[in-house]
Amino acid sequence: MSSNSVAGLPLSSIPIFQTVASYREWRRRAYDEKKSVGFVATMGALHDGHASLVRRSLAENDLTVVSIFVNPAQFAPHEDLATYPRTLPHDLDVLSSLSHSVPGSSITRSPSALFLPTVNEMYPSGITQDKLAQKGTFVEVKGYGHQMEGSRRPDFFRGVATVVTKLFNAIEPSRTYFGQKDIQQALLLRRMVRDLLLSHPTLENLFIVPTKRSVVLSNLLSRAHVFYVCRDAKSSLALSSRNAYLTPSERELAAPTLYAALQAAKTCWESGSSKAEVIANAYNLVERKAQELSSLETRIDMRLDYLEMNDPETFEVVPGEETRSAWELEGHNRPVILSGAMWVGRTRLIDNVVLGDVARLGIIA
Ligand SMILES: Nc1ncnc2c1ncn2[C@@H]1O[C@H](COP(=O)(O)OP(=O)(O)OP(=O)(O)O)[C@@H](O)[C@H]1O
Ligand SMILES: CC(C)(CO)[C@@H](O)C(=O)[O-]
Ligand code: BAL
Repeated sequence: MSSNSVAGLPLSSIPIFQTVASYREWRRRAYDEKKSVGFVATMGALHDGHASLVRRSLAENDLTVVSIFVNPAQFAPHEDLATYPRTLPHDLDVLSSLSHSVPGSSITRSPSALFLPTVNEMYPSGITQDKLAQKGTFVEVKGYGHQMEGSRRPDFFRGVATVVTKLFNAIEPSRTYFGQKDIQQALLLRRMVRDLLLSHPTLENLFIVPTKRSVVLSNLLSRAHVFYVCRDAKSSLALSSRNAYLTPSERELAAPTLYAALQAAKTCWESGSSKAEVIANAYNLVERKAQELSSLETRIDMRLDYLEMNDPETFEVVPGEETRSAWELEGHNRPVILSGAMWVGRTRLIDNVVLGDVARLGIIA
């Protein structure tokens, strides 16, 4: 493929489209050639989690489009829009390193196009982070945006639903891939696709891909903590663009605590504890670790933002007295989601585990 030389952008072997109009010409040819188009929406600063979505798309579609757009509408005025990592040359390297050999053929697929719109292109009516001053069209999935992440980021899902609707309208994907790390986002977008009767993608063509993690080898928990929270807890950190904000010691000593707390909570739930006990134990684990870290010479500040158990269908909080066996006896034919967010210094990390059969949420490795 010839190199792309768009003014002001790094040279790239992958075609880059900055306008919807130029992308649509490319999309029209894909329609003419009856080629399926897989789509992965990102905010850039690509890592192996993003790569896992792209690999899945390469395996399942003739063509794969990735978007990079840091969406102002999903950041609150006090959040990190200005400092969000923007690493286009690195992102192009990551994308050009990805390929998929189609079994039984000589075809090798690699990402086909990068959609890299400007803010004006995505928000023709303009966009400000001050919600009261915003003008134009916004998409809200009412009743599903105020729990879990929405309890801490009240306008976040309005911003996500709005930009993803625009991206779906522009890209017209045959299939699309979102990460389980942002589980509420993926489930909410499924609901949006259904409610808005979208055809690109259809509901069954929005896929949720398991979270990629890096294993951290530090000895996270002392024995006493492990006993308190029911069992050993594996330490591992979900890959995330925002991990770039962490210092090496925050990354090694503090950040894996969130997943360890989720894993410990999972064990409590599976061994019959009530939801209230499960959550209290998880908070306790984080609190003890936080005390340990705050007494280090190079003090690390760490605290849970929230950790909660929710119904994946209604998103409502699971009642405190609920247990796993009661949940099943009540005839819920679905798992529960245990999700949380944790501050490590100035960095906010999120993660989740599904308690029960993940396949029932359509999450397949
Ligand atoms: N570790 C991961 N494994 C699999 N998918 C992931 C992972 N991290 C992010 N994704 C998915 O990649 C897509 C783009 O996410 P995004 O660009 O916001 O990256 P991010 O790492 O989640 O960034 P942030 O640090 O801002 O949360 C989303 O569908 C998201 O769920
Ligand atoms: C889906 C998304 C690209 C919308 O900006 C973003 O929320 C993300 O990267 O998860
Ligand atoms: N992956 C979530 C993007 C955000 O936090 O804005």
